[in-house]
Amino acid sequence: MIEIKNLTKIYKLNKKQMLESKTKNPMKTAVDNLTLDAHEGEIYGLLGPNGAGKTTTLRCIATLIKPTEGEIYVGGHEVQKEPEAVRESIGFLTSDIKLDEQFDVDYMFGFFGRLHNVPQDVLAKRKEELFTYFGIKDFAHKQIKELSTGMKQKAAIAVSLVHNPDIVIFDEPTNGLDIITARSVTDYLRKLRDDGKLVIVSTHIMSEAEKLCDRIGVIIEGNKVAEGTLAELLKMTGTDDLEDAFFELYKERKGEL
Ligand SMILES: Nc1ncnc2c1ncn2[C@@H]1O[C@H](COP(=O)(O)OP(=O)(O)OP(=O)(O)O)[C@@H](O)[C@H]1O
Repeated sequence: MIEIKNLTKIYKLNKKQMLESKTKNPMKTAVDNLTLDAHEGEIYGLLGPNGAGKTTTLRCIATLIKPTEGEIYVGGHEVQKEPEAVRESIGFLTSDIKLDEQFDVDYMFGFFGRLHNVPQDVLAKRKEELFTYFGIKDFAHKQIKELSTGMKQKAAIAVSLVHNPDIVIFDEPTNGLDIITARSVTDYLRKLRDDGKLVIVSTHIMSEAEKLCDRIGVIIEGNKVAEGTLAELLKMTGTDDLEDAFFELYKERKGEL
């Protein structure tokens, strides 16, 4: 359902970025020849430390930025050749989605529904389902700016999934959320998986990857250094939990910590 073939993304740094990164090289390779497949009915996790290239990979899949090299197929559509078809089949979520502060959730949901050409009767059903699941009805008519972080995140999820996409891409799904909101989000991702959708998430939180993901790709410095189910990763590293497995892979790649 998602097929990434030899994805490389190189950013050209401006002077300020070069100064900040303490480098004289203006070319920054964020993703380096990455290949992976993810399928319907699974939650695939990109696990890696800060700066590993997770967000860059997800943004390339979502057609938000262009790969430097390589090909990405989403439901058979190549991201650079058929970006509209790709955008129609995905919902892209991050923890910092900004909905327009002056509108209310109800209006935003309808607005994005119309943008995706969702018929009125289908839209009404989607609204009922998503607003009920995330407890949005209580604050559906409040302006976004009046909402708490958790409420905003729930609203953003509902709005981003208005068109019932087959593929849900979520960058750091529980970032900034309290434990209760985080659980309702991860439970919803499991439900989507159980409904046969592909969910692809990025995280640096070991426990989240361990509990949530059916398969995990470990990304370090833009490279996929290992991939498998939790059991497979533990077996290949001879460890008992994902944190230890991650450090084994990290040491293998970078030498001692
Ligand atoms: N727009 C950009 N311009 C220049 N460099 C960038 C840009 N976006 C990301 N980078 C760099 O590319 C590398 C990978 O960043 P990316 O955000 O993809 O990593 P990540 O694994 O998602 O990290 P995090 O968990 O911190 O979000 C980092 O070194 C980052 O500084």
